[in-house]
Amino acid sequence: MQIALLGYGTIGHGVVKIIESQATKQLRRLHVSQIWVRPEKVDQNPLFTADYQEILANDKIDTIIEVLGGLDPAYAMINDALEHHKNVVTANKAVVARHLTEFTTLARQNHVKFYFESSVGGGIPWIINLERALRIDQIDSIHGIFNGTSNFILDEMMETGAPFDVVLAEAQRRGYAEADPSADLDGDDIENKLCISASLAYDTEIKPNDNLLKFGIRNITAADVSFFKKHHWVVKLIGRSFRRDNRYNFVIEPTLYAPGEIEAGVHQNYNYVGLRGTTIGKLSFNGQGAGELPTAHALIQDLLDLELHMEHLNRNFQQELELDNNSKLLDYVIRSEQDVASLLPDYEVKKEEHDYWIVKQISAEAAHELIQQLEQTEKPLLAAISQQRS
Ligand SMILES: NC(=O)C1=CN([C@@H]2O[C@H](COP(=O)(O)OP(=O)(O)OC[C@H]3O[C@@H](n4cnc5c(N)ncnc54)[C@H](OP(=O)(O)O)[C@@H]3O)[C@@H](O)[C@H]2O)C=CC1
Ligand SMILES: N[C@@H](CC=O)C(=O)O
Repeated sequence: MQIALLGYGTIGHGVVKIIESQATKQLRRLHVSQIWVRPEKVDQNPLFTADYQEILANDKIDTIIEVLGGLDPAYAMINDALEHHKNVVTANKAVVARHLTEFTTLARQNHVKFYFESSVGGGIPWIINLERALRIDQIDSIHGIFNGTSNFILDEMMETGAPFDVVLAEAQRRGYAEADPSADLDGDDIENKLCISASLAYDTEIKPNDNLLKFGIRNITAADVSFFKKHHWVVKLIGRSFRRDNRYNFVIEPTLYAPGEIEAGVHQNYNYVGLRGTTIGKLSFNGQGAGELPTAHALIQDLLDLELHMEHLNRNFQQELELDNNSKLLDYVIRSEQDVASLLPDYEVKKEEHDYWIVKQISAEAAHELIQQLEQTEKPLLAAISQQRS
């Protein structure tokens, strides 16, 4: 298989390293023919080119790997590749989450494949197993730790007490973080991954949008971490969605676990992602959710599926579902300088030490609405308390 690579950053390097290692007979079937880079870098390597038309016109290249990140120029380049009858493999969840239906349709029309295993869960074989489960089951729930950078930050803060900025810089140095790490900190990266997963699971089109509830880790302070530790909680940034009939919920928020719960034991850049299916029940996966080689590994698995003509599941994304973040109730910890009890007169609210409040049995929608209100004057915190514990 002759491949062209778009982008030669962390993941691009990982792909080339693994392919060049020629470590297995399967890897020896893959050849990187050209790498698309910025014009000023073209002289650095004989494989480099800044001419995409040359790649598209090269009939020997049957597959394009897109690891540029972002929407522009990735969106247009993926479109062009599919229209030129080339398979596309990408790790770019931002572009997949927004254009999954379009790329899938275009690939089908042009008799090529569009694969994106590495876009969710880094090295974890998540998409392929989600698709395998869907060959038999209806999947009604997706849940997990979908972001390596935020897990690394929270884990280091909990384990070593290191300050947020120092740990973020280390995550960036290790190649876990996005080019703009806000996506990791504010939950946008998880939103992309949960949109992709839920769209596949429910055979519907869920794109990132303002109605999906999202609260990241930016406001978590060392004092919050001490408070959680005192209460024997471990904090994780969780993405979760479940479907009942034609309704689904979709929430991204810090969540508190007791030390014995599986999520609490997920350390460093690891992800833990799971589903619930009609016959398989609960099924989950644990592995490195970010980083050069694990992500490149997942991406190369897609290449080998292409090379070995292993078909992935075809979805039409035509189910019509309604978003409903009101039906499931959880207990939440809220940190605010304001009198939360008086702001939530219809709920049982208990004041803990300092500015911490426990709100009992509130929906994600109502909890996030309160946080948005509080955010106008302070940097509050919201964390759900895992149901297993409450
Ligand atoms: N890092 C990780 O752990 C994971 C990353 N991903 C995804 O993989 C993709 C790549 O990530 P990663 O390798 O970490 O990102 P990097 O920022 O390390 O690499 C991106 C590369 O693309 C190049 N690039 C971007 N825009 C252009 C452009 N307009 N023209 C030419 N070159 C361009 C960059 O060049 P330059 O440096 O000159 O801007 C850089 O070399 C992203 O979509 C990311 O979300 C998915 C899973 C895990
Ligand atoms: N920035 C992302 C990279 C992988 O998807 C993360 O930290 O999970």
